[in-house]
Amino acid sequence: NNDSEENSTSSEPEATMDSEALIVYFSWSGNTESVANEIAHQTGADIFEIIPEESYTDDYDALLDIAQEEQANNARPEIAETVEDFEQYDVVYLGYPNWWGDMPMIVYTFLDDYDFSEKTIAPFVTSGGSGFSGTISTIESMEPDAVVVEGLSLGSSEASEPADAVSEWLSSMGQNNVVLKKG
Ligand SMILES: Cc1cc2nc3c(=O)[nH]c(=O)nc-3n(C[C@H](O)[C@H](O)[C@H](O)COP(=O)(O)O)c2cc1C
Repeated sequence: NNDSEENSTSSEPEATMDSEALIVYFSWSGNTESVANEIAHQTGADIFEIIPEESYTDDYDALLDIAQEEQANNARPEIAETVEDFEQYDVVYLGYPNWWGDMPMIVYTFLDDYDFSEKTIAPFVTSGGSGFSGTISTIESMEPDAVVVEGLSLGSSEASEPADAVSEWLSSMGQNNVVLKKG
């Protein structure tokens, strides 16, 4: 019995060959969440939802004003939970809706709170059509020691059936490629 599995003690566990990935997302009306769940489904990555300490209104029109005010004040709304062992992750899929041509300010809170150095950030956005707006450069300037790869932008109506777009994105990125870009 030459290829005995008992030999496995001499080899590295397979997990060290792969990068550890975390999906972090904020979603108010569920579109970004749908994309986040699809990424989780296709990658098996861990997932963390950014939930505000103080929940947002359910009223869309009121939210428009609140979001605008938060931006004007450069607010950092508090996040209810924290990610455990954030250091273990090499790749962070970061998802958010476009709010007034920017990220929701609570995503800034997350970027402020965690150390992204040496990590790869794979951004994804859902929007009414604006796409990423200027958010990629914002992430790059907030996290200068991270590598930000080509993101995935979906319209809010595409977000309910994101499987094909997500799989194309993931394969175009290429898991190995992403890891190689690290550091
Ligand atoms: C406060 C607010 C501001 C928005 N501003 C924009 C915008 O500037 N451009 C755009 O294309 N869509 C805008 N939208 C639409 C959202 O980006 C879109 O509906 C998104 O898919 C919502 O994601 P969610 O369901 O994950 O919250 C805005 C929505 C809200 C609530």
